[in-house]
Amino acid sequence: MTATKGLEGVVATTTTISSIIDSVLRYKGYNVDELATKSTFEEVVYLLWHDKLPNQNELDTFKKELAENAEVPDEVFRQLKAFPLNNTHPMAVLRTSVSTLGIFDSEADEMNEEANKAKALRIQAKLPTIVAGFARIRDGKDPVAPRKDLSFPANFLYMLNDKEPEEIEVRAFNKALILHADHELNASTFTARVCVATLSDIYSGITSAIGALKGPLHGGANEQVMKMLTEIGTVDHVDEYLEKAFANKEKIMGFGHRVYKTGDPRAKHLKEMSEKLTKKTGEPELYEMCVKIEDIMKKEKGLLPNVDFYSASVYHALGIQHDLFTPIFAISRASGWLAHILEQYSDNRLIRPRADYVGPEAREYTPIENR
Ligand SMILES: CC(=O)SCCNC(=O)CCNC(=O)[C@H](O)C(C)(C)COP(=O)(O)OP(=O)(O)OC[C@H]1O[C@@H](n2cnc3c(N)ncnc32)[C@H](O)[C@@H]1OP(=O)(O)O
Ligand SMILES: O=C([O-])CC(=O)C(=O)O
Repeated sequence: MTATKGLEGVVATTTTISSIIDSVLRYKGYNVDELATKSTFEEVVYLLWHDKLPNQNELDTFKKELAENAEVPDEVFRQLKAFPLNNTHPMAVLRTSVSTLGIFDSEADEMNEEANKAKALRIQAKLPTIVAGFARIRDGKDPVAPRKDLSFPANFLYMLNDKEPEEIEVRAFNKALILHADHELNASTFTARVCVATLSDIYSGITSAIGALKGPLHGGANEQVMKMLTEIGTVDHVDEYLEKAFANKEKIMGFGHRVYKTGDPRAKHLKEMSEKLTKKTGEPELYEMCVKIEDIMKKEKGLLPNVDFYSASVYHALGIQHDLFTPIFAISRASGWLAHILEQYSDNRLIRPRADYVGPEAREYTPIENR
């Protein structure tokens, strides 16, 4: 038995949800480029969970169900008010709050398809309410209740700011959510599948996935990109920053990918949005810095931006606090996690690989008095 470090190239399951073939990302067969430009996030979630795009009636019903399930039990906000508010990362809050949601769902351990689909909808609907509510509570404000007349992306921005977002903001946020929704067997999705393959409940699966997404090598990279851009500050400082980082063998966040070696197809959409939105908010230099970093990374390291690189400046330009970037990723990717969890339950087998043992040879036990 020999191990493949990081399971690179290992095919661990079959899936019908998304594919990456020749650097083209497809959800259920639809090219993500087309979905990002023509679709809404709710349509994409419906697609991931139902195998087909909804017709108008189906979409209206689905949006209504999401809106009707967006409120969270009071206990969730009561619990998070007790956290050290200035010192707790919102991803830790989200991870804990999803676990709490499971405690207050009397069907959490009901293991049939209908119950699991209903729980998937409840989880997807509630995540934005938790993230926006926490962001407000830690700023000393009251959470804003979700509205039933707003779309899923608009409702999140509304709950965050207590103000109806502009159309251009909703369109950008909708596109960003679509682009992050699913990505084959990425680390957090694999985590979710491993968890529920023990026949553990759906809340445990999502809680585990949030934990995996939080790391800076995965979803946590978008917040780190913004930290880097803030530290660099101006276009003039890019060369100096990168030279130092290269000399220290530091990784540049938002670059490289385990699967894409010729470019991440989502990055071009986010780049275009970054240019437009930073111009609108009067921070075009942020975009110029990104372009310069991209050029140098390509020339010096042969590395290209992944989904996390330009999403950072997009979310910043939407006025979103930087530590909410990864929770927003989680809100979107939950749609993929939930699709994968339902797929795993539908044809389950325990996921239990082997390890190549490289520790000490077999040895005799020494009683404690002789050690
Ligand atoms: C949504 C997502 O999860 S997208 C990924 C988000 N993560 C990031 O942006 C973090 C930065 N990027 C990385 O750490 C990596 O590129 C990963 C984690 C995305 C992919 O990792 P792997 O496939 O395991 O590649 P690995 O880390 O082994 O890198 C291969 C080589 O490229 C280098 N490399 C990879 N990414 C970077 C980077 N961002 N900056 C500098 N060098 C890099 C590595 O140092 C390594 O060099 P070496 O062979 O000289 O040691
Ligand atoms: O697929 C991966 O390895 C990382 C990921 O989640 C993405 O790129 O969206």
